[in-house]
Amino acid sequence: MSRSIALRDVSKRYGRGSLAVERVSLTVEPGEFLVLLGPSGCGKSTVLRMIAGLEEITEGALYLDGEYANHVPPSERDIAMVFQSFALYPNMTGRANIGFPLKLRDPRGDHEPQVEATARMLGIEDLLDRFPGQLSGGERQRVAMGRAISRQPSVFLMDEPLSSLDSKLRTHLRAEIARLTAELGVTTVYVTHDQSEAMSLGHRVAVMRGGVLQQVSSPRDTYALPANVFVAAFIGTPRISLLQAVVHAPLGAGMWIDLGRHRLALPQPLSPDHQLLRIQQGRPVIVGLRSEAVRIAPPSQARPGEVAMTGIVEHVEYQGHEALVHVDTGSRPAVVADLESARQPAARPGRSLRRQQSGLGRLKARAVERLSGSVAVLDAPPESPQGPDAGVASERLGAVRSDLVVRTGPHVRVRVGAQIPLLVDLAQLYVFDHAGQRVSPAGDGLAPLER
Ligand SMILES: Nc1ncnc2c1ncn2[C@@H]1O[C@H](COP(=O)(O)OP(=O)(O)OP(=O)(O)O)[C@@H](O)[C@H]1O
Repeated sequence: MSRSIALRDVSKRYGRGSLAVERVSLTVEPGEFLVLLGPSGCGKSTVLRMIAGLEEITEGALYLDGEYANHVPPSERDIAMVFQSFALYPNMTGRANIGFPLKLRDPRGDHEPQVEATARMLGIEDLLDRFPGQLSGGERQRVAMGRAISRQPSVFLMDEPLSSLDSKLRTHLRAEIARLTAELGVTTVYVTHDQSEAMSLGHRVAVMRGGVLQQVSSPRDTYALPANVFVAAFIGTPRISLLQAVVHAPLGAGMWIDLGRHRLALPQPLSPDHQLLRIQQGRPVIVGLRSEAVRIAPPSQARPGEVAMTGIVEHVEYQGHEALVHVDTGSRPAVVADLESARQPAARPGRSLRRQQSGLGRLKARAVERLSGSVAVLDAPPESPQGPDAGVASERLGAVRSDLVVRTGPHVRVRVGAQIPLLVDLAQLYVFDHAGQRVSPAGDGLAPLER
């Protein structure tokens, strides 16, 4: 049996601190695999712990199978949790560890068949008589999973269960988790800060930032139709290039997007998505270009809908099957707060960026944050920063000068420092308003995908 989980305007405040989770509303259908994704500190684990009953809900309501459950004790929720640290009893064999929850429930029963069946499902029959100290990390995590599923809970909550494993094992166990949960049909909520894990596992992905839910959608829609710049930048490798721009749409003179050094003239007649940009006329916007939206080719090879620009090659990343060319097109990158903490788990969200900004920049950021509600878009630090924050900012600028990443085949040869011709596919252009919300594409153009 699997069950539905519903959160209605759920908030959590620890002590007198600020809200760790703010008015989250979310429904997980029976048998669904939902991934909570976001940078470190965004409140994912807190949401999970509130569902488990390990953390009190400050405001709002939790429903399990439609029943109000805020005050149901954890032991009566029929929920199993798997954590990042494999909490196995060190003095018990794998067999005893897996059988432990069964024994708790029914001390006199014969649980051997259930333990064996669980072990078979996980392919760990040969590990049953070993102690945790005699197991590798991946094997320990499998046994921990066995312990969670042996008593056949109706809900699985997994908190970064694979994050301490090496990447090969992670990919392998990821596939096993997908197979296992599908087989068991158990409602699963899975927490991770790894977007590729989220995209490959989830039926739906719920992206969080600073305690606030940003978007809940299928992995495909999360990538193709991000609700705002934060989601756009958090999902996808390499990260989407975000550039500050201005839309120009003078009467009777077409429409173009001014990127500073380059102009992207939008093809006439305007597509329905590009028509949406008219309202942004004269306003600062953010243009998003994923690495597959741009190719290295001269203007003479432009296909309909492609416009030419140029850039200086800053850096080339060879990945074996492809290469990522980092280019400086002379545009101004837009910086999105809170993203970096995904890569520096110890940092408080947004802190590193805020530290990089001084005086006017900080005031501007705050103003934008107020305007934007949940999404703040900040200017990149100035070219020659002054004052106490200068070191941090210039270090960062030194590290990343490119404003665009282009995906190419592995055999394309480009020289660092060379100027290269680029073609931008305007059908793959994202435009976000000054507050970071997506304006174009509108979002109803995705062809259905058979699953
Ligand atoms: N017991 C606690 N007391 C006070 N503050 C807490 C407590 N637990 C979490 N927090 C704070 O609540 C916020 C959300 O934390 P939470 O652990 O839910 O985030 P997370 O997204 O799961 O992060 P991570 O991926 O690093 O585990 C953070 O700012 C954190 O410092």
